[in-house]
Order: sequence, then structure tokens, then C-alpha cells
Amino acid sequence: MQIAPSILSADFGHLARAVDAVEKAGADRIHIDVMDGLFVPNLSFGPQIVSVLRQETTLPLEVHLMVQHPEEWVKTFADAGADMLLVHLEATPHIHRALSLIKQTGMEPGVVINPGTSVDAIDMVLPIVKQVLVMTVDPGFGGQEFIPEMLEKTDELATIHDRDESLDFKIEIDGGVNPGTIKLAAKHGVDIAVAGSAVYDGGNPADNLHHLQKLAAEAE
Ligand SMILES: O=C(CO)[C@H](O)[C@H](O)COP(=O)(O)O
Ligand SMILES: [Fe+2]
Repeated sequence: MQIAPSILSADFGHLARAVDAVEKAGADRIHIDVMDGLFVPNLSFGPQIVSVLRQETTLPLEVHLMVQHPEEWVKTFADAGADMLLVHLEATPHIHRALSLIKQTGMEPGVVINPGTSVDAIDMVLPIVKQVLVMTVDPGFGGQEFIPEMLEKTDELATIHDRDESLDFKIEIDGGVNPGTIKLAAKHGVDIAVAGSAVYDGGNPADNLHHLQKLAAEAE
């Protein structure tokens, strides 16, 4: 399982240092949470932060776009240097258009579903995406409690993926990943786990990341 540290819980005064620490510690990618205060009840950062971090790291940058009408922002984040753009089904009536636009820019398209959304709802776009992100908390904040029932959805996605050779997506979870929940996730088809507070909130980010990596590897 890959771990994607989320910089939402990092020290915003030293973001470059926070990314550097996890890059040296073997992070697979960096997860950047963009929030608009409308789709989710919080504001975070925008494309400038992606541009700045693009200069700081060679790791893939995946942008989790928690904004209304994400299709309007595709070019902006491609120009900023994002490698993957993850958009919520619930944020647009035009999810197919949004994902197709992302693909056209050369970024990898990913679709995200909230805890209240079922896997059935994304059936028609699975052939386009490279990632399906299952939210394991209601989006908007770091440090929330993992919702274990969401792993029924990762199991379902793993079954769909394994049944159809033409599909080519990774299964990712986001929210509440910690040393306890990562062991559970490893048994439910999860390829990538986002971890924010478990990496950056207390202790040493490199040690925290190594601990999560070790637990995930043992549980697989
Ligand atoms: O998308 C998010 C919040 O909406 C974050 O990626 C996520 O919550 C990470 O934080 P933590 O690991 O602390 O739960
Ligand atoms: Fe996220």
C-alpha cells in the first residue's frame, strides 16, 4: 500500500520543509487538499501552493479538489504542475466532462465519493479514471474519526476492478487513517491511503510515516 501524506496538517509556515521531510522518508506522493468554503465548510489553499511545491519536490502531486464546479479549475491546476486531479462526484452535474478535461491535459483523473455516496453512482465513469478516492470521513477537516463502513465500498471497488480487465484504477481512502485504521484498510483492497494528522500532528513526520508504512506492509 502507498501512503500519501496530506499537507493539510503540516506547519503552513514551513510547507517546503514538511514536504522535504516525507520525501526523504519515502513518501510515494503528496496529497494537497484544496477547499473553497462552499463545497466544504472550510478554506485551505489554491493553485499557488501547488506551483510552489512543484519547485520543491519531484514526488507526484495529487490535488484533492473540494470545490464546486471543479471542471472550471482543471487548466489552472494542470498549469500549476499537479500530476493527479481528484474531483468529487457531488460537486458537479458534469463529472464525465470534468474527468475528460483532466485526461486531456495529461493529468491523471480521479473521482472522489463522499461517505453518503454509493459506488453505483460512479459506475459510468470508472473506465476513465486512474483513481477512485473513497472518503472515510466527511470532507472539510483533518483529524476526524475514520468511518469503517466505508471499507465495504473499497471491497466492492476491488471486486469490480478484478472482474474487468479493461479497468485501470487505484483505490484510495482519505480521512482518519492512523496506525489502527491502516491495518484494517490493508485488508480491504486499498492501494493508497492518505494520512494527514497521523503524519504531521505530533512527533516526527518521517518516523510517523515509517510506522504507518510498516503497519500497512505487515497487514497486507
Ligand atoms: O481531504 C481531507 C479532509 O477533507 C484530508 O485529506 C484528510 O482529512 C486528511 O486528514 P486526516 O488524515 O487527519 O484525517
Ligand atoms: Fe484529502
